[in-house]
Amino acid sequence: MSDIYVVYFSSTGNTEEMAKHVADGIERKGGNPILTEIGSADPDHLKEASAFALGCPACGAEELDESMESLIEEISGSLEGKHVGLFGSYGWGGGDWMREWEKRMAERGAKIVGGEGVIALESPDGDAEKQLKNLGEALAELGAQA
Ligand SMILES: Cc1cc2nc3c(=O)[nH]c(=O)nc-3n(C[C@H](O)[C@H](O)[C@H](O)COP(=O)(O)O)c2cc1C
Repeated sequence: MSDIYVVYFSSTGNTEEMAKHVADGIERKGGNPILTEIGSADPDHLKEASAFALGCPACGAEELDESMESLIEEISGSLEGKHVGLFGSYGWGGGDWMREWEKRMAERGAKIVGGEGVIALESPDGDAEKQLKNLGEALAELGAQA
């Protein structure tokens, strides 16, 4: 059973809820989700993994939280060829922070699972929940192939 890390930052719980749906999807395909709040994440685990997910809401002005920025900086040299799922909640923008995040990860060689990050307006609705579970399933399958 492959361990799949789901590392997230969430200040009011919406992205955390999203992370739990990703974890459900991983379990559905027989993977072992390791749901980790970013403060407890070990970058070395991500450097060694072939597939993992990162979650962060839109913060600042269409920005990632500093904690996610630091984590990305730490692992940026090891993203080539990795399957990375991205997700996060937002409040009023059109998802610009996610489009920028996808671009930056792809520039470092990461393959964005599903082609783009999953976003949810505040708390994830049924549609977002489905997309997040699908993301988890895809990660479990990709992680098992490694
Ligand atoms: C300080 C701050 C800055 C924010 N900046 C943005 C933003 O630039 N664009 C946006 O769409 N939402 C923004 N939001 C809204 C959050 O992304 C939204 O409430 C989200 O659901 C929070 O997710 P969380 O519960 O996982 O922390 C901001 C919220 C706060 C508190």
